[in-house]
Amino acid sequence: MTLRIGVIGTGMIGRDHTRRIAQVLAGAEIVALSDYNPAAARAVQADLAPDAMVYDKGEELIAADDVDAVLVCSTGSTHEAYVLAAIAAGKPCFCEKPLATTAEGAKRIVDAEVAAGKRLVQVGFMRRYDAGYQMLKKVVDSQIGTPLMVHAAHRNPTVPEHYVTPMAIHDTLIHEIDVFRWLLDDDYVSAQVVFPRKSSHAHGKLADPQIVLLETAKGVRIDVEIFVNCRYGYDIQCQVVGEEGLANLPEPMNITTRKNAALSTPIMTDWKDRFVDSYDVELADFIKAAAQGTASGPSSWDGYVAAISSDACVEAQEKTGQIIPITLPARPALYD
Ligand SMILES: NC(=O)C1=CN([C@@H]2O[C@H](COP(=O)(O)OP(=O)(O)OC[C@H]3O[C@@H](n4cnc5c(N)ncnc54)[C@H](O)[C@@H]3O)[C@@H](O)[C@H]2O)C=CC1
Ligand SMILES: O=C1[C@@H](O)[C@H](O)[C@@H](O)[C@H](O)[C@H]1O
Repeated sequence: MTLRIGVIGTGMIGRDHTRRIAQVLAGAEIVALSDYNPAAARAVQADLAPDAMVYDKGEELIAADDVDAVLVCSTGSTHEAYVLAAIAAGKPCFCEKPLATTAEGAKRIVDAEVAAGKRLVQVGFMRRYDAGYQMLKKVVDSQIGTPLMVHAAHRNPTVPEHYVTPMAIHDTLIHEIDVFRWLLDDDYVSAQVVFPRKSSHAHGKLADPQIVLLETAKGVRIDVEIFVNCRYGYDIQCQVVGEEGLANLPEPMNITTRKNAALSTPIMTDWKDRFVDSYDVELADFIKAAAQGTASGPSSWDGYVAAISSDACVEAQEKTGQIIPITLPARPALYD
């Protein structure tokens, strides 16, 4: 069976996911596209999916008889309504992060999925599918003893003018928030944010860099530097310190040169290149589960917990230096 997929939101990542389904992955085809800006959908149709139908409204795409599964890749604030519509239609849905822009919105999705009685949603937390993080998890689970601390960094070379201080959490740190829960099999109990000296490259409405301190239920302390004007590259660092040793996230594979009395390895500059393989693997996982009428991988519950934890981090930004508690509700059995 070839899974017939409709994509809502054909901007940067919607276009890229359409390309991987149309040109890279097996088992699925793009049959429908929709974007708030119809020209964006038509451009993707022309470039990547000439047989796809273009819909003016995402809701019409979700309801279409020939759409088996949906990819929600539109602006974050629009995700909740589309995911709820996909659940109501009983169609598997891959939703880019964030699942919803509020914890209440994410909870509505969890409640709807629980009422539907089966997993239908996968959230686009692609780092869980990254080969480096997968290797790191194996080592953390088996070789370095009980994890005690994590030191991490999420650095982007630069960000646009509309990227303001809370986006460092909702847009950027959210990847660490999810991947460390998975890596440590743990949840957060508190967050604190402190601001070092501001970079002269950060614009007026952005405090950059930031340091987020998270504490987990098992007592692990995590520090994450978020520095989105670091200039030199896109750099994701993670070191887990355990009782018996420590483990580092591997650097992405790249050519090392020895030239002019220098030893050098290029550093990537774009997150799309850094995680290109993990996007492929996460969507392959979606296609496999959706073909069975369900979903696997990062769940609505993970998206909900990420939203609760993000909200606490934003509050911690606003109350710099204060420790903000994070309390999670009981997890429904659907997500065990
Ligand atoms: N997993 C990851 O690493 C990444 C995830 N993302 C997430 O993907 C989502 C999209 O991001 P980008 O592609 O970078 O943004 P973008 O701005 O390039 O594209 C968003 C598209 O959504 C469309 N849109 C806006 N409102 C809509 C509506 N109501 N219905 C249908 N379409 C609508 C816009 O016209 C635009 O074409 C965001 O939630 C973002 O956080 C983005 C980049 C990386
Ligand atoms: O999701 C992403 C972007 O939206 C975000 O702006 C970047 O900071 C992240 O590194 C990237 O993975």
